Amino acid sequence: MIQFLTPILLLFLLIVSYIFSIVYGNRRSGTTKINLPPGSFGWPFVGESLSLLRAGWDGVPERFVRERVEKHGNPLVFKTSLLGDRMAVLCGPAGNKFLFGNENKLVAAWWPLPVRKLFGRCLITIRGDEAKWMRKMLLSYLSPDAFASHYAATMDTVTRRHIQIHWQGKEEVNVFKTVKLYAFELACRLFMSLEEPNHISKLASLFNIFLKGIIELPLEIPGTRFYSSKKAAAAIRTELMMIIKDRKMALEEGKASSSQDLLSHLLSSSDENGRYLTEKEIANNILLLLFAGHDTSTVSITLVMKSLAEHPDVYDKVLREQMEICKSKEGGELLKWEDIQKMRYSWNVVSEVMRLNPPVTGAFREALLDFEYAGYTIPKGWKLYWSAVSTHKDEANYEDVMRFDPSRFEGTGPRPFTYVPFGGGPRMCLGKEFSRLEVLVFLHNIVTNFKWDLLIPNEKIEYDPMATPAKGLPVRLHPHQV
Ligand code: HEM
Repeated sequence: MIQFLTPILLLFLLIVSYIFSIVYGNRRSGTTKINLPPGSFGWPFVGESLSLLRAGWDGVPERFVRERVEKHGNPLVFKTSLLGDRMAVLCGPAGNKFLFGNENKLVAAWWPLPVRKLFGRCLITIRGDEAKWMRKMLLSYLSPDAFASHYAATMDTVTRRHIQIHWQGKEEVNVFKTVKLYAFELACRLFMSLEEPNHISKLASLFNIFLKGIIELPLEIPGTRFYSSKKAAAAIRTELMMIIKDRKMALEEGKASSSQDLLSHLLSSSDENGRYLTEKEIANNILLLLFAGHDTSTVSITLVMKSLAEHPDVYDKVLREQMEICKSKEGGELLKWEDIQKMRYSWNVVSEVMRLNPPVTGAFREALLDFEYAGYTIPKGWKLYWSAVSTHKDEANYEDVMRFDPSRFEGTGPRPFTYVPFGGGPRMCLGKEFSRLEVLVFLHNIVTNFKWDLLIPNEKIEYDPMATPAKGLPVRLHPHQV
């Protein structure tokens, strides 16, 4: 998420924060001397943000943390200045454990300004009991208990149709672009029962404009990307509000079922005190889930396909596991939740892909009060950062760290807090199980239909902001002969 911010936005934020830090910082330094972590706030205005961005663009996002740990000689924590904020980076499993374990006590979730402005009131922009309540409402649809019974079959249906239209009969495919279409269509279908292709593609176009503003200067001036993004977000919300109103009426008239999708579920469910989400909260949260859900899964599937092409022995083992599942089913029978549980080796492969290239490289928190960490003081209001990518790529946590080896996930798997692609604690990714299902259903369908070669061997992976092959991973397809 850090890499979302362009240099212009950084400059803007840094100027604002510099002025703020002069006013606020002087007030604090006039009182007592604080024992801050080692590190550097970098250049006036830009801090160390450009080093962080450059590491991502160069495809080595872990470099930012590694270099500073070596330079400042402390493997646990260092201070820096990023995105216009003074920040402490808490490194490795100890830092992850501390941040995940202290949510709502010492720290709370925090996202940069453009994110907060664009998403409005929804799960990621609220904290404390309110956030707990909203998470519970959303999880009652997104937890495995809720979707195990019917999601697998619906996902399988959508995936088969997608493969038939976008992959079969093609010699070459751009994996990232094509899978992105798939993930968006799947989310529209499962969250809101949208199936009409024109409606979905209208929303997808608005969504692409919306996404560009998340990485821009939050200036509401016509012509800027942020302005266009805010307008696109408003247009998406208008669409969503219409869909919500229609559905509300259909539910009242008994023409829709309360369990048909996320939307019906949110409209029909209240908490134990009879409190419902408002229509606006439902629209904002669906916007969030469409955003959080489709790019992350797209990245995972794309990188899994890259790894399988690079490791034919691993591809063969995945294919064998998936063919066993095919053999256990009647011709044409759709996947069930129990089939997903049998995909153990395939999930180890996905996990190893996410270890080496976590789709989300890390996330932020904010200090709710002054507290001590590793012998240093973290002042109230400072931002904190935990890094999945530098934890995953540290020799201290994984032997022969760069070797692709799915067997790391056999048995009890990696040590606690050394594998954190979905974060942890009360703010852990809400869509973990959903994405597991989505990635495995896709993997089942793609390997049982095709083998593929990479058209650009060793294609560079750039983090901007998520791990993406520079050219989108073009591949040549080889359908299995039946
Ligand atoms: C491979 C796929 C995915 C990865 C790697 C991923 C990763 C993450 C990470 C690292 C966080 C931040 C956790 C933290 O701050 O501690 C997060 C939060 C979140 N994710 Fe995911 N995610 C994925 C898929 C999804 C999907 C499919 C959905 C929705 C269906 C989703 C919904 C969310 C939401 C709503 C949050 C915010 C949770 C909160 O603040 O309480 N994610 N995700």
